[in-house]
Amino acid sequence: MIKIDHLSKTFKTKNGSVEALKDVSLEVKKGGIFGVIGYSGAGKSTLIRNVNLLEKPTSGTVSIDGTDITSLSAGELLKARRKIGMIFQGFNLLKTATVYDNVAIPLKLTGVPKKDIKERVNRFLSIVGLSDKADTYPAQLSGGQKQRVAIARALSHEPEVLLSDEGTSALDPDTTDAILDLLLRINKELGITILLITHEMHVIQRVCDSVAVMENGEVVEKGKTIDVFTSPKHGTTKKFVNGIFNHQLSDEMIESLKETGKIYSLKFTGDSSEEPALAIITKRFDIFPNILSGNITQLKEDPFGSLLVHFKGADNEIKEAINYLQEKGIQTEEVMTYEQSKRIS
Ligand SMILES: Nc1ncnc2c1ncn2[C@@H]1O[C@H](COP(=O)(O)OP(=O)(O)OP(=O)(O)O)[C@@H](O)[C@H]1O
Repeated sequence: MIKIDHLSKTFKTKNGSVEALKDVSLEVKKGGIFGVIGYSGAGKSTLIRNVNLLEKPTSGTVSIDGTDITSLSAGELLKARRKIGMIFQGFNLLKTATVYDNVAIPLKLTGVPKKDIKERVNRFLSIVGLSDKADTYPAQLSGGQKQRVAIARALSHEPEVLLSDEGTSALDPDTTDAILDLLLRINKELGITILLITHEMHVIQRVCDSVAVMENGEVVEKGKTIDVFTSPKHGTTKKFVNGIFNHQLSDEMIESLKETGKIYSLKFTGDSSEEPALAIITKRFDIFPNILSGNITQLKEDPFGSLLVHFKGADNEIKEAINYLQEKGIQTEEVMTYEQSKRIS
């Protein structure tokens, strides 16, 4: 539905050129929620600004529903842009206009008939839960409410795609979750495809089906969220995932535990998280598992758990127990050093 193909963007500055995007290719499925995560300066904002052509790519194409929007004339592009709604970190509301007018004015400007404007504004303010705030001014609203107005404004053009440029970054954690739940509902009920950029793993974890990790203008890893979370390959991805699970053990502790057994990181997803696997291996094998640290969380709808476990027992018994866990779909990795325990997620 959104196809980003070999997209590059180079800025010419006084001090030379900056390659903000280097050959980025991504595909966002129709009806999906795709997240792009990266640290500051990775190129996320440049990517999203090039997707809706607020900036012109240096090379590469962006197609929406099969139409290459990078090759459209100015007039055609104006029309195509209506398929794309956008929300921003700073909300970008008109301060001197009421909530109603913030949604209505862009509709007037794009020539929507008067009789339709009222219906659309009321419909979308109701969807975002702000019908009672129609006559209020932005200054009288909380951050979360401001973003709801911005979402209603973006939806009022009945777009097929919603782009979010750090849409929850200015909000506190509870408000972030409420806005993310609203995005999930919009995606499900209106079938709108969402491409969002964020620097927060929590956002990816809560709503995205797929994720791409960016660094220095490049996509360094991409895939289904569950796959990227359970088997992160690139160092940057590991750092992001590790932020969710913190399993640090000191070198002394590791050395002392190694004297009586082995330490393993175990990762459970989907069905494998529902089996009492540790209880079963305790009965079947002559070992004593001791959970050193653990965390179970949710990846959109899938449970995802990560445990650090010390297995006390003879090497061959531990080996067989680990084989059993692997057969049950649990990912295992032996932890030998403090550095490794830090990296393991
Ligand atoms: N208009 C511009 N002119 C020159 N360089 C730019 C311009 N916009 C972005 N850059 C550079 O491109 C690189 C990527 O910036 P970008 O804002 O896309 O990153 P980001 O991942 O969105 O970071 P942040 O999370 O801090 O917003 C940076 O090195 C930035 O300095």
